Amino acid sequence: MLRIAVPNKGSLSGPAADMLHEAGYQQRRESKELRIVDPENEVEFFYLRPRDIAIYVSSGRLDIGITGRDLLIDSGANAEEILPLGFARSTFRYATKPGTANGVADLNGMTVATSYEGIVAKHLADNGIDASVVHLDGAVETAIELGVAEVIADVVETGTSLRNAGLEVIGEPIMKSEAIVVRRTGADAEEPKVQQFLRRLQGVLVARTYVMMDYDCRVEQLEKAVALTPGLESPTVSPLHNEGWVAVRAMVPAREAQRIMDDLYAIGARAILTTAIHACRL
Ligand SMILES: Nc1ncnc2c1ncn2[C@@H]1O[C@H](COP(=O)(O)OP(=O)(O)OP(=O)(O)O)[C@@H](O)[C@H]1O
Ligand SMILES: O=P(O)(O)OC[C@H]1O[C@H](OP(=O)(O)OP(=O)(O)O)[C@H](O)[C@@H]1O
Ligand SMILES: [Mg+2]
Repeated sequence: MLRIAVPNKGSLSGPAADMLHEAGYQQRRESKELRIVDPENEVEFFYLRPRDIAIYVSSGRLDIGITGRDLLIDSGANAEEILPLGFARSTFRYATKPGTANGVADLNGMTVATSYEGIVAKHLADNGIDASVVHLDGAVETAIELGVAEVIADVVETGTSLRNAGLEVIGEPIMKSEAIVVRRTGADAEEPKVQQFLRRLQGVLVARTYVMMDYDCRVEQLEKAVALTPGLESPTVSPLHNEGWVAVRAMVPAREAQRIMDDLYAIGARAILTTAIHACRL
């Protein structure tokens, strides 16, 4: 049975459960459940604090986990990223009251409040900055107002929390994060159960980002048309009953679908349809 760690709370937990559900796995029915078994898929899910997941996985007791890249790096755990999942995207940045500092180089002698001490201490050291780091559990934006620090380092998505606290980012992002799948560093990459789990999640990612496009076009336009819709491997081309016409079918990125439909129409393609992909294995 594959043992998988899943976030039990916070920004990662809802989207992670949605993705696992879309991949065909049973998920818990109520948020107090700490562990469920999905016997049909031979998987056991453990609902753990996102911050602890890399540590459990590095211990070898759990095979894989879903966590944030920033949390993995902050933990310093002996675990590695094996698949980015495209949700909970954020940056990790320094912020201060306007006029306090312009970049990392100005942080010498200051105090930085953060929930991600591991990332911040390393970043300061790598930049040769001598600053102290104070650990707070959350809501770090308030730390400056309350005099605990001059600078914060925190997760920034829309920037709303910073704006509400009257803060502005300084310097370049320390890192970019998103939800990821992790496993113990050096664990057997070919383990069939792990590979099957990853293929299912990849199928969800593809189904979320691609649509199926079908259209008819004249044989003379086929080369131009397939250049617009090259598909993942190669488009399927079938003859139509009307001579001189073919039907084409290919996967296209969902966010480009409307532009591709316009371009296909312009070169004479007709009956252009897109349909959602619900699941796939590439
Ligand atoms: N607003 C956000 N947008 C995108 N990702 C976020 C956001 N806030 C936190 N994250 C990501 O969620 C993960 C942190 O999860 P965690 O549950 O510890 O904190 P949280 O989502 O802030 O929840 P809580 O504040 O309830 O502890 C990190 O990978 C972080 O990058
Ligand atoms: O840029 P934004 O879109 O505002 O998102 C970033 C904020 O979201 C998270 O906070 P959360 O609400 O989880 O509270 P926390 O600080 O207590 O973790 C994060 O810690 C930032 O504060
Ligand atoms: Mg938070």
